[in-house]
Amino acid sequence: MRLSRYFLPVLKETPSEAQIASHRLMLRAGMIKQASAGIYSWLPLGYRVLRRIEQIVHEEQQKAGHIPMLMPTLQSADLWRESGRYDAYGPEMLRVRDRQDRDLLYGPTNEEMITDIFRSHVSSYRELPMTLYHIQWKFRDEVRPRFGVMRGREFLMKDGYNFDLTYEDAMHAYNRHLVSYLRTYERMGLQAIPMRAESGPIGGDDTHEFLVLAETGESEVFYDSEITELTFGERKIDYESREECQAVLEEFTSRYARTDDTHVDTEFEEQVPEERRRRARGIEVGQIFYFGTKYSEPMGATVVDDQGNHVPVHMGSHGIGVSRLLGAIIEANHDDNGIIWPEGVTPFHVGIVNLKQGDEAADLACEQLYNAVVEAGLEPLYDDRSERAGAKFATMDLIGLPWRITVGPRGLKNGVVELTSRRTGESEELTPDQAVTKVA
Ligand SMILES: Nc1ncnc2c1ncn2[C@@H]1O[C@H](COS(=O)(=O)NC(=O)[C@@H](N)CS)[C@@H](O)[C@H]1O
Repeated sequence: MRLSRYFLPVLKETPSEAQIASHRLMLRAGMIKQASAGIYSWLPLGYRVLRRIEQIVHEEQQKAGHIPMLMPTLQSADLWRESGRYDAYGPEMLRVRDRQDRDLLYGPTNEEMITDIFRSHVSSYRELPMTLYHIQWKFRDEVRPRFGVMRGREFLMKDGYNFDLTYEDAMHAYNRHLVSYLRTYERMGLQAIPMRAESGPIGGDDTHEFLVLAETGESEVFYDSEITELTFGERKIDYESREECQAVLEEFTSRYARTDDTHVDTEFEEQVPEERRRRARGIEVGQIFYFGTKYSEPMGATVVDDQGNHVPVHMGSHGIGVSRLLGAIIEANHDDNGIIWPEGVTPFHVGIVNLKQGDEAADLACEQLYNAVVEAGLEPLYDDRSERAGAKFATMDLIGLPWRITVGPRGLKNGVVELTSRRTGESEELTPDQAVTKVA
């Protein structure tokens, strides 16, 4: 992409309403624009990252055997009356009425809707196990939306729902989601720690939240410092194997790690040696739930089992805060000059800066570099504007691409360009080919 033909409305000054780094930087880097409280337009650079995050979520969910689909944002109130949540959900629910005077709502989550789809089409235990998921916009009329996309009112969520014959099968689904979440967050350069949490309005008992440690996190957490040494890494997993998935759950929940609503001081003291006790703040980037027949019972989602009995299915729901993740990733990856994107989610892989737009040798070298980067399967952002070097460097640092290749007449005379790493700030002089090889 050439910057002279892109839409990147970076801001010079820091917006006063932004209180945390990720909110400030997303506004300054021209990634989002607030449409109204807690509701954002996703400008091109922000949208690009959002799609990369969605892509990783899709890939890891499908590796776990979960099936993608898409449900609408608007839902009938009748479904929520069946489960009893229409009134119980409270003021966070945005209710609307259509021209036929029918009660609708902008979905904050989709347990009722997915259960209705299931009960309309599935009737035999032979069709189980089944996990369906979608990535769809949600609306929760938060009383205090803040911190930009971190606590929005309209936000993008991956929500998945498993349907199983028994509790044991449902816990296997629970564990498949835990594994897929560990992989997902690591691919985004995040460490998201599974912690015991309260289930809240979704319901059920067993639940884990995934939290990224950050001073600006809204959740207070208590954990054994050893848990921060665990990583999933590149290990292979057979998602069909209950034992393998259970073993990962046990490994990653073997240390004390709880949010404030499940934390118990005496248990913390008994289980964790004083030097390893940590109290911190975290950003909740996902949550997995098992809630049995909470929805299948009242809504009649049953299957015929091998004895011919109609039994309600065991369910769980599992969410990832897709749009919140942009904020979480920036909170964990920025410095005073701007964002530092992990390679897995960066909007463009390489920034190309021409120090002398209009200089024949420099322009030609940039064009050749641009094509070589594309041929290497990467996506460049070429700053071909007639701006002075300092402004171009500041823009590249602000938007946080992992690599910058700087091209100038002097360097070219010696056959070299300058390659700079955004994360380390280190630069080295290389031939154009060496620079492309290094970033590929
Ligand atoms: N107001 C919000 N703004 C941005 N992200 C949010 C907001 N509320 C929740 N999320 C994200 O959405 C994830 C899932 O939300 S949840 O309430 O925990 N779970 C559910 O809604 C279940 N239906 C899971 S399918 C959260 O972990 C969080 O990362």
